[in-house]
Amino acid sequence: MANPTTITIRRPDDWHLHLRDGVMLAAVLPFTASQFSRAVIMPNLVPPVRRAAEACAYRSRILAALPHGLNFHPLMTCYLTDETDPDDLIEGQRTGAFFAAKLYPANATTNSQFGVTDLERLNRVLEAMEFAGMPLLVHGEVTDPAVDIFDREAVFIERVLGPIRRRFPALRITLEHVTTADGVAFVEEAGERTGGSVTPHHLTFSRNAMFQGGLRPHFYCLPVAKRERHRQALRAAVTSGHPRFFLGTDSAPHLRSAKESACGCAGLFCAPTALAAYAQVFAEEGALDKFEAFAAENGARFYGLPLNADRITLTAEETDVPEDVPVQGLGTLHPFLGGTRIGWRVDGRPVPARSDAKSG
Ligand SMILES: NC(=O)N[C@@H](CC(=O)O)C(=O)O
Ligand SMILES: [Zn+2]
Ligand SMILES: [Zn+2]
Repeated sequence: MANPTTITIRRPDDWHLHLRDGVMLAAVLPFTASQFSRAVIMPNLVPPVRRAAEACAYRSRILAALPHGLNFHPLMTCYLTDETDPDDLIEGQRTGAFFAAKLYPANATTNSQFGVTDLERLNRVLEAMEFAGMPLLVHGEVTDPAVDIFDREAVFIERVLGPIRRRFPALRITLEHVTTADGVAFVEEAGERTGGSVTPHHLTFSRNAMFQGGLRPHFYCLPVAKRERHRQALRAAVTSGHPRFFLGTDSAPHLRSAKESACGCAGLFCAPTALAAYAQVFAEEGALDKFEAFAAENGARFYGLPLNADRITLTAEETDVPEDVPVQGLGTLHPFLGGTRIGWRVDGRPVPARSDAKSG
């Protein structure tokens, strides 16, 4: 049967998103808020979001930057460090300041220098989270310089995540931005309390894209894209209908100037095109019937949250993606697939101008 040209699904949620702060937040938020209902907001600001009060203040800044009339719900996270106080953390979850806690191994990725240096020191925190039913979100890479960068996810699973999984069997754990067949197998085999989010970019290109005719910083993110067989494993996992894989864009904006540099930042700004790119993957795999579950149901069910009631429509139609998105006074962002045509158009909610919102 031919793929339908229009699909209408429940409004999706983004289970892994970087919004940053200040003018960058204002520039990127409308792209997510016009398409998604909820998003899990990453805490890797500088300085990071570590205390419940900081999460509440950051959430207020997000809501203040939200174009008037867009109904969008940020779910805040706590950046775990060697010093995280289990009582503040659990109290933050109880009061709704925190949705989940995020584990960055120290120096594994952008702004992870405050991350956890010794997992043994986290035992009390993980024990408290397990007891309270607070999810643990994981950037799954070892930082051991002796480990090849393309093996860091697989080695993390073996050395760190597997042991955490066994030690805290009731803890809800999400392996975020899964990039390998090893990650897919781990999520599949680790049981009901283990989920995995997958980005649009890791489904769309392999590591070759970073070196296509020259060095291409706009394809560089962490965990770094892997070889083609891993991309195929990710595509098979998300289009299989497996209930514990769900959408997490990992949209991670960095200014063009910071990416096009002798030491370019890791992260792709994919919020504008993520949903269209995911739809493209499901269409290519002949699995559009599995798209709604991946985008709008599996994550909510995994975290025990209600499903969104309203809907969004996507149409199979060639759509130009702009090269640049301006960030006032700072420069521009190059969105994922910017300057190309994508096969899907998303009818997001209209974004009113902020000035209109204020005067009206
Ligand atoms: N994915 C990335 O390459 N970068 C993210 C951090 C992260 O999610 O690891 C960022 O904050 O820029
Ligand atoms: Zn990460
Ligand atoms: Zn991220």
